[in-house]
Amino acid sequence: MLINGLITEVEIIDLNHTGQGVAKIDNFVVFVSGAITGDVVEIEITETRKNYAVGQIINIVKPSEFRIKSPCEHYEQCGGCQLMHMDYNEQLKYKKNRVINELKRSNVSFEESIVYDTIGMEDTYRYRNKIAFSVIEKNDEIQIGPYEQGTYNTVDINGCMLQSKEADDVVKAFKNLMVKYKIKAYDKNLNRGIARNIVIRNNRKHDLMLIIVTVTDNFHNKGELINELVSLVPNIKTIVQNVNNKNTNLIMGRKNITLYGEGTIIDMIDDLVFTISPETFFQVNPVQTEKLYQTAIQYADIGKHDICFDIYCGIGTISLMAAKKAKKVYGVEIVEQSIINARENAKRNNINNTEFFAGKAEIIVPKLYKQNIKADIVIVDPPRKGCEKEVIDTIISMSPKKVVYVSCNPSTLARDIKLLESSGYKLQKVQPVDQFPWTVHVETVVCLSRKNPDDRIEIDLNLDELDITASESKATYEEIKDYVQKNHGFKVSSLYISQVKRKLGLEVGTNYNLPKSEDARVPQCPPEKEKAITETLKHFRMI
Ligand SMILES: C[S@@+](CC[C@H](N)C(=O)[O-])C[C@H]1O[C@@H](n2cnc3c(N)ncnc32)[C@H](O)[C@@H]1O
Repeated sequence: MLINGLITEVEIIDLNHTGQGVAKIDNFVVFVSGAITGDVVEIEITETRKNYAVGQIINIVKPSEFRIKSPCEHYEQCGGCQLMHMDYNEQLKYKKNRVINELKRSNVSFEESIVYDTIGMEDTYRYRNKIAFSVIEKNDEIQIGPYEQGTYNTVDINGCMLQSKEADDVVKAFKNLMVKYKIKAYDKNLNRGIARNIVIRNNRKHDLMLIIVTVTDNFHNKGELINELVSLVPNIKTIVQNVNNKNTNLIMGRKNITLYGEGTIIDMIDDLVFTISPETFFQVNPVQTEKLYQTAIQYADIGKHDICFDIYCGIGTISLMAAKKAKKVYGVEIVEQSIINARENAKRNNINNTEFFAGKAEIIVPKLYKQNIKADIVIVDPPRKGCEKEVIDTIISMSPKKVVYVSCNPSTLARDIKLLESSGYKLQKVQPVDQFPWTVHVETVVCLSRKNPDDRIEIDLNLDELDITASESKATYEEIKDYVQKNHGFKVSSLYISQVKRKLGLEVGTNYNLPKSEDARVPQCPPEKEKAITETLKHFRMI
């Protein structure tokens, strides 16, 4: 057993999914932040648990051949990037291996040769078209930036190498004008102040949308602030004030007030034009998005008689690309504004074989199926938690010839592929795409085909046990359970997770794990497990 304070030398043999180096001391796993495969490092053990320990680097004895010097002055502190000390080609290999490992962990049957090399970027900086920063006041100074690694402290940055130069300009100008016009940053503890966050979006033409998230509707010098911002950064085409007066970790509230311009910006993917609103999802790396979507459309292999479903369709990006080839495309999405944009986008692009539905996919898709609307080809692009079981079950019942799955989380992707595989689908191709250079994140497109066209499996849908976890949630129940098991050495149930989430004010389905009868006795999460779950939710930045 290792003890805290022990100083020892280790060789890093692997990199885990959060980007920590993995070493072994007498077969006991040690995680080392800031180390990469091939490094030999002197470490101090700072934390010991039942199944693993954590070590902190004291000295790099022999650097890995893939170690590079990070070009970002904020890298050590900032939580945005995790791999800026690693050669880019190695990152691409790491991402491919992550996908392979997750497929293996879920027992999916596949040959490694069907997993292609990660599609990388040529120009790996300034690729993001959206950033969200917190605004705080510290020692009488306004600070704006991302969160520090593993905490909710703000890193006051001069610029971010992943965002556009114009976005850097907006951050500087906004900070100076907050000082000039005495606009206070919101202090959560004292419940005082105005500005909470800023969100900046840009399109490929470098037009900017600035979203200022405030606690109240009104604040002094609003007009002066807007006029000066626009003259200092002429690329700003629209400014929206978003009001969020809730005690929540979600950045944006529900109310938007357009202060300047149209309240939307326009961007293009391929030859299609899209309207983007403050709250709508749009992939953050436009260069790679084209490659991602082109792969998805190529895998779908849509014919002119095919009915297509685009589930989790956002503003209809994939739907419109599919509609150019299909007989008809049905898009389903939970954010109502996105569906309004999707319908407008179809019109704007003269596409008239699409139909969009606003609502939860787990409700809408089974409903469509009950109305005898079935897909020949299904494309899904869910959030990190993957597809709800009702969606997978309905896809299986519909029995489309192909399912194309676009995913930002290899772990839930592998889980859902296994479900499809168990019901008659075969994994054909897997293409990782690097949407997020310098971070551990990876996007993947996979193609599954129905093994036997005559296989149809009827499944009863159970809709009353839905866990309608917020779409912004970053980890699934399975991921939370896995993390607790690995890091705390015990199991926790979905019931306990939902109790803790509810206690912390996170959204869980209204009927998820509630007792069926009023006087039912429900076991309560013990304090030790509550602590572990809370720590895990923090790890996944859900609180
Ligand atoms: C990864 S994004 C993909 C969007 C779109 N395909 C694109 O590439 O722009 C996932 C989308 O799923 C939506 N979403 C989350 N939970 C949902 C649910 N339960 N039902 C339907 N849509 C959901 C989100 O609002 C988001 O637009």
